[in-house]
Amino acid sequence: MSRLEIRDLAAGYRRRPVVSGVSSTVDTGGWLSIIGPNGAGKSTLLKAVAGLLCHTGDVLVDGRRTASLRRRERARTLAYAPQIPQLPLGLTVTDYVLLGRTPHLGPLGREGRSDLDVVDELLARLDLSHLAGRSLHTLSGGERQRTVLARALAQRAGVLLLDEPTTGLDIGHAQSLLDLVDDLRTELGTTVITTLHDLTLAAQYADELLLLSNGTPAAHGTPAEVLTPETLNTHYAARTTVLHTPNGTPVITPTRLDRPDFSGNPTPDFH
Ligand SMILES: Nc1ncnc2c1ncn2[C@@H]1O[C@H](COP(=O)(O)OP(=O)(O)OP(=O)(O)O)[C@@H](O)[C@H]1O
Repeated sequence: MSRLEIRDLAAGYRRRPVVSGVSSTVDTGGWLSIIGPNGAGKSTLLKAVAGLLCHTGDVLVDGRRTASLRRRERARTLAYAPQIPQLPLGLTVTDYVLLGRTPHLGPLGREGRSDLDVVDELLARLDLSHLAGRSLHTLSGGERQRTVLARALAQRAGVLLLDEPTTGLDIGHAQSLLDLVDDLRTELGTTVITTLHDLTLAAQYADELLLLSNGTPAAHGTPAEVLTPETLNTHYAARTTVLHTPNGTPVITPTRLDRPDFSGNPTPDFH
């Protein structure tokens, strides 16, 4: 069970408030996606929920304040993958992903067969098996991104916090990753919070969206409730058309301004 509750959370940097007034509950196995324009405070909110940033308000998992958890217990409760990770160069992909198993290791700190099995399975699911022995600094951007996510998933925490997990991934790898996260919530009851810029993907995978605008919640609800052309225009200054798949999921398409139609007009004289 991993029911996540955020109560009146506020956070910022050097006394400059960036995010405030955020309250939300994500049930066990639920998926909340935080959306909003650049600089709205999405990463700041996720870092605060992960306990990596000073904040006011509370974050509770199954009724327990995460701030009161010991480090190891916290790592079993919350796994966080940052948008821009600092990688310890020199490690291989396998060794790096194995670091995600640290909170589960016994007193001698040695990984066992079950830890290696978890890692092998994740490498296979994220199309990384052929890179298992490669040094991190030789990976492409998308390979590195998938490796960082594999480490977070290896933690097998009850709550997964993923900051822009599809950044730099092609459409197929992005889909495999989100499918894998979706499977974890079905199989293990993992509770998921992601930030996502791709609103169509956010609508396809998340149960609920929280739209942040200037650091405060501007809309909160199902994808169909939040993703309207009016809301996107107000908060993103974007021109969009919202289509729907046969099952009613919104598909967001940017709409280009009309261009003058020169067909039939006399050729302009540039001389
Ligand atoms: N370490 C920091 N120190 C000071 N200000 C910061 C720091 N990190 C972020 N900020 C500021 O906080 C605000 C929110 O940033 P944040 O990264 O949370 O936004 P975001 O919604 O995730 O943006 P993006 O979509 O561009 O990734 C921005 O104005 C940003 O400049």
